[in-house]
Amino acid sequence: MTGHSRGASKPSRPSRPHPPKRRTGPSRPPVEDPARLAALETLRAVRQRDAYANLVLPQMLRDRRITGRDAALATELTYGASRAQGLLDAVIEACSDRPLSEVDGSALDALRLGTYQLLRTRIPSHAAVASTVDLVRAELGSGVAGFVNAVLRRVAEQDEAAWVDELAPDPDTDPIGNLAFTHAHPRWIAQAFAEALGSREEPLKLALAADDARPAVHLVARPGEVSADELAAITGGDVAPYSPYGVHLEAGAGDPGDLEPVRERLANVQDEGSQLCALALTRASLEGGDNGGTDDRWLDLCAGPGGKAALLAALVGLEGGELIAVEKAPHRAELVRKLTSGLPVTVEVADGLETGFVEGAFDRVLVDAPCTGLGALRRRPEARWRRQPADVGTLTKLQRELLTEALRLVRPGGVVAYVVCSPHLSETVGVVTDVARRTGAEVLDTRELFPGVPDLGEGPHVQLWPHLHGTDAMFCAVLRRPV
Ligand SMILES: C[S@@+](CC[C@H](N)C(=O)[O-])C[C@H]1O[C@@H](n2cnc3c(N)ncnc32)[C@H](O)[C@@H]1O
Repeated sequence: MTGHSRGASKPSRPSRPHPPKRRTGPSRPPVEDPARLAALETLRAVRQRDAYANLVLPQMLRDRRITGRDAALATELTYGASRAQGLLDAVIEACSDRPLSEVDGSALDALRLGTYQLLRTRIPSHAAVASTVDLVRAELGSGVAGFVNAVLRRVAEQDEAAWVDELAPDPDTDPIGNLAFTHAHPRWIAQAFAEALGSREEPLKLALAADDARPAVHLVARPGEVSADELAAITGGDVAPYSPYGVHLEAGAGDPGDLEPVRERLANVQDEGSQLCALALTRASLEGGDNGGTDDRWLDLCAGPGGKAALLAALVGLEGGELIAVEKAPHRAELVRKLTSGLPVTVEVADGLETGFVEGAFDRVLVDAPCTGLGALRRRPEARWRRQPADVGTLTKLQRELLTEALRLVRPGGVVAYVVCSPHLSETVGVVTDVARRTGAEVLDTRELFPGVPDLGEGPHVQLWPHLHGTDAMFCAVLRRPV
């Protein structure tokens, strides 16, 4: 982590794990509250250098040996404040004597941390205010601490419901804006969810609420190595409802990377929805073709960091086949190599649009395309406030090109699964409909490839949802190249 001190005269924080020397005066580092300090510094890294909270915080906790209840508190405060940022900012602005744009960035981080504790945790108000003000005083001095204290005291005058009542758009004239505010989502994202859900209010409310909650960790057992039952027994989790390889752990159950089966590569962390989409590709029936009806060469065209590649490779390996995993970004290709070690995989660093593979070389192709990630916002705390509507257009162009190329690389009678972690209609139905029309590919009834999964709508595509399936909002369409 970079240093956090703004004033040149302030001493730097002693590095852990050595016990800090006691100091007095306003610049005494608040090391007696390591959880909140870690949360504050992570929020700062997210704001200042576009860092990812779920990468920065676990590393910081490890480096500082913060464990147990402190680690759980730091995680809850960091991820919670990141998710709820828009709602928190509206309340902070209502309680401040100046617009947010004029509030010092570090003070704003602290205000978000304090406001989150006041509105969305059971931490007593006086403790939420005092602990935040102590951190600010130690880092930024008494002047800023006074301002933060005054704002937080005003925030504490009402609970979350009362603030929402006061500040949210009128539900009669702007129901989507009201729900977006209430569940801390940018309006354009709530609008995209509403369109994907058929513009009905109740499902939208449920979807936004589920997206705003702390998600369970999902594991996938490596086929051929360990069963879901065994993995559940080892980890203390529950067998997943739909994926034959899935296990659910309780939300906030610590760092899953520390679990022995994950360290020993018997299991990976993977949302159950991702498992189901990868499995859908393997379940579609193939038709004969130039390759004489083979089924042993599979391609993952956008493989990094490798979750689906690992599952596909384990499955094709059981049948004696192999997976080619293509990834454009070298560092992400390296992650694929690590995650698939010991499996029949060849990793190629290449642009999926220019792989050099001959037409029709593969039996099954996965296009897990780069997307807005609007379907996994619950797992990426700050993402909802970072994404912009303009991202959609750039991505859909690339998505169409990658799906078109996948349909060229698959053999006649072979299948392509188009998957995105987004319910945005432009990235989902829009892309598939357009490419199917231009290429003549057949869109299969993908619901049949999700056996036992309820609430899959009218098809032929599959859209999963956190509030219906407990998964990320993954989209999957399986297409077959005509013979
Ligand atoms: C949604 S992620 C894939 C997730 C992966 N399938 C998994 O399950 O772990 C999309 C990936 O596509 C990669 N990518 C982006 N543009 C690409 C391109 N033109 N060709 C190949 N890969 C690309 C990104 O770097 C990113 O790693």
